[in-house]
This record gives sequence, structure tokens and C-alpha cells, in this order.
Amino acid sequence: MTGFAVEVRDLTARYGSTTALDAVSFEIRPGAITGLLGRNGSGKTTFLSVLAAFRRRTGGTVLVDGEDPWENPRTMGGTCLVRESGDVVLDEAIKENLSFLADRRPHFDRTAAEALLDRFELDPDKRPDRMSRGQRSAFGVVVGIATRAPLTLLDEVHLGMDAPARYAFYDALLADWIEHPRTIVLSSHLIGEVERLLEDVVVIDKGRVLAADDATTLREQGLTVTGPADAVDAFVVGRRVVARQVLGRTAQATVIGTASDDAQRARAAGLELGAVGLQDLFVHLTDRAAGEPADALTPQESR
Ligand SMILES: Nc1ncnc2c1ncn2[C@@H]1O[C@H](COP(=O)(O)OP(=O)(O)OP(=O)(O)O)[C@@H](O)[C@H]1O
Repeated sequence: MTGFAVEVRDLTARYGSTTALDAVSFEIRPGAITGLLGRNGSGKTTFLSVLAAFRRRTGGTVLVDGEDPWENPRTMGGTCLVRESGDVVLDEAIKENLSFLADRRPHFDRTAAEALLDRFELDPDKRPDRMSRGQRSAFGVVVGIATRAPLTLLDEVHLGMDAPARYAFYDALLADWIEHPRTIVLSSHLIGEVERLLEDVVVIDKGRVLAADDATTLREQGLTVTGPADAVDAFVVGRRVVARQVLGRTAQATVIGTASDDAQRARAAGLELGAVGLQDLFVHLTDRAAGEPADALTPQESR
């Protein structure tokens, strides 16, 4: 199983007069872990709900494994959307929930689910509605991983979990995906934490796509420059500086855009160049003056 591909063209979704997705077009590669990054209200949940056929699109084309997912038993059966609320039967014990999943989900692995319950210290006899928020989130994670759906959509599922539990989730997700590759879309605000998991990234803002590419290509849109503060300042003259840190006489600036002689100039000035973090790139893309739309990457910056 390599997972379902997703293709959307001019996808629009509206709630009354609110446009949650405004003619977005991009693809999600089958078998990859894609990060869906966006600020609050950017349209992430709406997008994932359309893929899972929880919500009907208003316009455009959506293809999941080559087919329209709306009322499509095949693609719906191969898609698992887990939201922060858990998407489980709240008033049935965890072990009953696992039995439902084992009956309904062809790739569900009960042994893997039970190992994950142990890892997150969840009691199989407990009902989700009698668990803490963090425990419910952890159970959602267990369901999302053990269902092994060809299209697994995890919508900020880990937000209720504390840091050790979140890191256990990232490790478990990666290990399971390596053994059972499938398409995973992970929406998150915690970009620094999830960055290492992501092969591809889609950044949306106010219902529009600001960037959609593999994470390495996106990171190459900018660079960090580190060294003596004076030399750093001279190097970045005329550049778009999106972050700057100073420690004593050493400074680090994050700039968007690269030039062919960067490495040569940096060497001559005794500066070190590094890759830009997705978090800085995300802040740059989505940062904007109140009420103004964010800039998408310009062609030179995005290619
Ligand atoms: N049921 C609804 N009725 C009306 N408007 C809605 C509804 N659900 C979402 N919206 C609006 O659609 C837009 C996109 O919301 P969506 O929940 O998809 O964003 P999100 O990126 O998932 O946000 P968050 O990170 O805060 O969960 C927002 O403007 C939101 O207010």
C-alpha cells in the first residue's frame, strides 16, 4: 500500500457568506507525510473535511485516489480523519471502540493499537468521555495510527497532549509510517515540532495556498546567516530579513531569497550559512499587516 493521492483544482468551500477555501489547487503525493500548515481559521479543517467527505465542496474538483470522494464508499473507506475531539464513540470503552474499528477498517491493526495504548498509558476499559482532554487526544492518535488508512488525516489531533506525549506520538507515527507507508496529512501549528516528520508542506492562509512544495525545496527559499554582527548586517543589506537574533557579538539573520554567490561571499566574510526553518518561513508567509492578504512566494523565491 502506498496510499491515496489527492488532487484539488479550484477547490472552493463556503459556509454561507464565509469563503473557507478560495479556489485552491495543489496535489498531495501518495505515500508522503504532508504538513498542512495555516493560522487559525485558514481553512485546514474545512479542507480535510472535504477529503473525508464529511463536508461537500462548493466548487472545483477534488480527486482522492482518482475519484470524487463525496458519497464514495471506496475512498471514504480508505480515509481516516481524526480531529482533536477524537472522532471515536465517546460513551463506549476504548476496547469496544477498537472492536468497532476492527470490524469496519480493513487495515486496522489491533495489536499495534494495544501497544500504543500501553505507550500512552491508556486504560482499555475507560470510556473516552471519562478521560482527560490529553488522554482523549492520545486515543485519537492511537486510532489514527492503528487504522492504517491509505489516506490518514490528522487534524491538530495532538494539541491536547503534553510535550512528552506529543514526542511519543511523532516517534510512533514515523515508525509506523516507515513500516507501512501511506499518505498522511498532518495539520499543525507546532511547526518546529513536526518539521522533521514532513516531506511535503502546504501552507494555507485565509483559504488560499501560499506555498505547496517539498520541505527541502521550501527551506531552500531562504537561508540563515551566522557570524559577527557587523558582517551579518553587511551581508543582509537589501534582503528580506524575517528574523534576527543576537547573542553577544554574534548575530543570526534569516533571509528570504538566495543568490548564486552567497556561499562565496559568506566564506569571504567569515559567515556561516544554514537552512531556513519551516517555522520562520511560515511566519514570514503568513505575517501581514492587519486586514491585508499575505504574500505568496514570488516566482524567484518559490523556485
Ligand atoms: N460550521 C461553520 N460555519 C460557518 N463558518 C465556518 C464553519 N466552520 C468553519 N468556518 C469558517 O471557515 C473558515 C475556515 O475555518 P477552518 O475551521 O477550516 O479553519 P482552520 O484552519 O481549521 O482553523 P483552526 O486552526 O482555528 O482550527 C473560518 O473563517 C471559519 O470561521
